Amino acid sequence: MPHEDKTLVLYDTLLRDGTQSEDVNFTVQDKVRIAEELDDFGIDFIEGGWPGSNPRDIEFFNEVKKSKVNPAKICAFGSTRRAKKSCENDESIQALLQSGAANITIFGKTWDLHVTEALKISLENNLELINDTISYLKKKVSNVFYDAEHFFDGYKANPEYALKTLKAAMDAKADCLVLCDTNGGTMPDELVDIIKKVREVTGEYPLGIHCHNDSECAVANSVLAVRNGITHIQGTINGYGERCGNANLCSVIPNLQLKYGYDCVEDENLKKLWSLSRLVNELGNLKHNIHQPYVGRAAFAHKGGVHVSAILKNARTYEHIKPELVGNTQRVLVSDLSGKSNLMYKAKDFGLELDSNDPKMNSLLEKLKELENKGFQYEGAEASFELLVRKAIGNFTKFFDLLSFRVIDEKRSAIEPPFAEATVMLRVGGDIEHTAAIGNGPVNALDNSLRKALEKFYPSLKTMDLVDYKVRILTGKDGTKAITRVLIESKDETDTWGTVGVAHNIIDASYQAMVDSIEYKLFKDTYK
Ligand SMILES: CC(=O)SCCNC(=O)CCNC(=O)[C@H](O)C(C)(C)COP(=O)(O)OP(=O)(O)OC[C@H]1O[C@@H](n2cnc3c(N)ncnc32)[C@H](O)[C@@H]1OP(=O)(O)O
Ligand SMILES: CC(=O)C(=O)O
Repeated sequence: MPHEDKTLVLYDTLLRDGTQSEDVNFTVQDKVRIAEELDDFGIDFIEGGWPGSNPRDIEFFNEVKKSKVNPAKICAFGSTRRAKKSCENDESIQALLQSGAANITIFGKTWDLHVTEALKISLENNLELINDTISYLKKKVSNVFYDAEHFFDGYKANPEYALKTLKAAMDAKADCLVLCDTNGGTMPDELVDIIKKVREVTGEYPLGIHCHNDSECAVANSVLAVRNGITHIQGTINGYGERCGNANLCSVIPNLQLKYGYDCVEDENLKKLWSLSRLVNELGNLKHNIHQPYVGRAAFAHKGGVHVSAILKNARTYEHIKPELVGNTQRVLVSDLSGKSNLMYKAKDFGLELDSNDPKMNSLLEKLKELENKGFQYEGAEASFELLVRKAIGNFTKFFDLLSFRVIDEKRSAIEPPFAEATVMLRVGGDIEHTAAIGNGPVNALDNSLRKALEKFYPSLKTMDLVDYKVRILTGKDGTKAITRVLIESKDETDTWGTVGVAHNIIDASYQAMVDSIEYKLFKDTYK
């Protein structure tokens, strides 16, 4: 350590190993779109699937040829030939060639246990499978990478045999020997020791790394492998992969580039990491992990008052990198752990300069902590927070006053769906408005009724939609008497904003969030 060649080959296996994750599934169109984005980001090799496995993977290789992917190279994945077949009559090997991919990755067995127990063949026979398969494919395509499955476990069990399997691949002129921590159980110090032993045998031969995350060491192991001279790194965006996943390239890449100065991707491209991570989740219909290092929504979010006070003076005090380098942004949260610094930071975001000595600040902070204690949470409901601040400092003029509402939810017979109707009475200036509306449920009826009452005074409300509605039970042990928090996301042609309501009664909690949403819309249309 350290190795000084700082040019690396990035190999993403999201479209193959990533789809072996329990919850990950992509359509062919998704896969092509992701391949284009990986290419645009600067990934060198994109493993698209196992053509011998299923029609979707075959279709991907056909479709990707028509896509914009360039200069990244598409790679097809498969195993060494079956023991009882030759490469010419092994369907899986032929499917690799029929995919038209100019690059092929072949995995083969390293661990004697797998050879004798899983393949049920002799150790010698396995060496022939490796050598034959790679030699055969080398004559047909540009690159053949060799994934030495279970390399580290195999080495620990029988180092001499594990090295013989690599030798078989070297003799066949594989373009890179990729050491795989397939079961993900290798500890960082073991990994380094084994790589050093391998180097004694392989000399300058190109080596790669493919780590799984079963001991939460995949990122550390991949980075250490590079620090020990490995130049080809396999992993996946967001770390998706079989079982606990693969090395997460969203961490491996910035670690290597920003901490150690390796050339992974252009600096401008690194700023696309955040959106690439999101796109993969969006297409896979996967939940964003807010705590994901570098690209998570919380990765640069500051909650503790002490932290916020310090980052306002110098962001480095609590940030290991500038969030913009990976396309993320600094955020400040407000909660019962806040001090005045949190409030001032947030207020500044809304164009409000607060004075920390203003007596209203103390009462605002107290009010905020009291509301948080009741179950209000402003993370995701920043419009409600802005209204709270503006109201507390006297920077808000009311647009309407609610006088009353009533909601009826009636099921007239067992076979009919329930019928929901809401009436609201409110005052706008000197006018009293009393309106009724129906909806597909009580919350929808109330929403319709509120808007119907207000639209005649404020026509811009017609451009606003409720796009998300989430209910959270805060005191689960109280059953149906529990406190309910409702989060609403609304949008119009230009903005999206979140609001919150908390009450024992779900309709009241929804009502509070809806009113905040409408007030915020009216406020921003009038003053922003
Ligand atoms: C470490 C990894 O992640 S490797 C990638 C794992 N990914 C996948 O398995 C997903 C795609 N796989 C598939 O679609 C299927 O398993 C297929 C099409 C490849 C094979 O399907 P089947 O022929 O029905 O076999 P099945 O899945 O039951 O078992 C795997 C077979 O591959 C053989 N095999 C496994 N690894 C190797 C290898 N490196 N070289 C040669 N044969 C191998 C096994 O011995 C077994 O053969 P057997 O049926 O004669 O016992
Ligand atoms: C090749 C592969 O996916 C592994 O060994 O984990």
